[in-house]
Amino acid sequence: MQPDYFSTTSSTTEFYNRTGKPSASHLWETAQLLGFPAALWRLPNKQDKHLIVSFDEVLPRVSADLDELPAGFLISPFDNLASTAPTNMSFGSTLGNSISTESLFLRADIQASFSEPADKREVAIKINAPAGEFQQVLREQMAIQTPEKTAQAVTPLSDPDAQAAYVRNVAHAVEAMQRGEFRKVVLSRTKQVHFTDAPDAVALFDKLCTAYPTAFISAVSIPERGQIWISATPERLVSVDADGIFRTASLAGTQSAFDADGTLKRPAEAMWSQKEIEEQALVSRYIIECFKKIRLREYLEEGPKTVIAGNLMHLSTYFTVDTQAVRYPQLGTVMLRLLHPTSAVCGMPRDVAFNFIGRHETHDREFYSGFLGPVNVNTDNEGAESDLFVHIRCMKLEGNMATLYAGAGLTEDSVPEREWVETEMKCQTLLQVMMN
Ligand SMILES: C=C(O[C@@H]1C=C(C(=O)O)C=C[C@H]1O)C(=O)O
Repeated sequence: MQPDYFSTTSSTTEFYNRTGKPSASHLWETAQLLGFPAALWRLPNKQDKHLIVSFDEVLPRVSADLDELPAGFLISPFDNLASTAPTNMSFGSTLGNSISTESLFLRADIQASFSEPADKREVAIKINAPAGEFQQVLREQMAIQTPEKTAQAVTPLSDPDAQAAYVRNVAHAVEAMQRGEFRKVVLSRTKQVHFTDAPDAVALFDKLCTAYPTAFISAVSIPERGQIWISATPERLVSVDADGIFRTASLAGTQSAFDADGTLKRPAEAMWSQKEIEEQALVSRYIIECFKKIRLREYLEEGPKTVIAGNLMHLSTYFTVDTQAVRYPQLGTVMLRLLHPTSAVCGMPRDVAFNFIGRHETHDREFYSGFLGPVNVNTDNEGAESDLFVHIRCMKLEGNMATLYAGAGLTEDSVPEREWVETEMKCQTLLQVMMN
């Protein structure tokens, strides 16, 4: 069968005849060996896993335009404004109506889908560019017996000053909010983890898929930066499905999903403080303000509801728009530009919070709290869809080291030590799975 996009240079059958049925690991490892970027993902509440390999060793920087981009995988940094922005600003530039051109795009030169369960796995592959070299290396990879991996030690590195520095930053933010400078800001921190050997990204991805069925799970390899980003995010930013249904959600407020005795709480029984209810309402208000800017009134709003996100619970409100009924086919792209960065990862008002983050955080967020996901990808032959998620509960792998990122939404009522504990819990989402 011919893929319905791009020119096809080789069919799936031809590919199999030459290589056999590869696994996700075979394709991923081949991409790694050749220095090709790759993205692996699994959508929330879905079984199938998907992989894209791009033959662009240096990825194109694009504008996140869902109406223009071909099939592929987009990954955008938190600060995604064009680097032509004035250079005398300490942290990017002011946010506004400027068009971002800093998202990295992995074109779907090879696209594979792996249906689950693993013992009855079907593999579907589309090849959209000349893949001779890739197939050659893939064949070699498939002929190699991969040795059993020995269990390896995963050690979080202690940073004795980290807590005090974070608490101090939060206290500054709270003072600024009490002075009325802004209403909400999300301050983040990092945590370093050391592995005895470079970890197996595909094995970790598989473990996360099993542990967190409702999350968007991804692993993205960016060879030009020597990085692999892995995440299990609960937060949808923008989706547009094959029927033109647009979806976004506001997510905020955090508590452990477990009681003190370790039993899983029932979402319906979760108690939320005034501070958390207001914090999440600010994110919903922010989304509604974006709809107002484009004079869109026909949206469906459901929530807030308590949702489970791995070891945590959050409050979430869901927004849906039928873009065909409202005759707004570009809504996904327009909302993406208006929404990012939402007050779930930045703050309110957005520009003031963004600049506060730039002045107070000592690390570069890079792709943490940006967004990522498949764009215009047809995974189940029902038509192309785009699913972009906020890049949280994520880590950056560089050789034997991982950097975990976590942030907490602050308001004038925040207690600095509690916000530190919240970031620790957020780091546990990935750490727990890595250490088991
Ligand atoms: C910023 C993060 O998470 C966001 C902040 C939340 C909060 O402040 O309660 C909750 C969910 C996310 O929207 C993160 O996980 O790093």
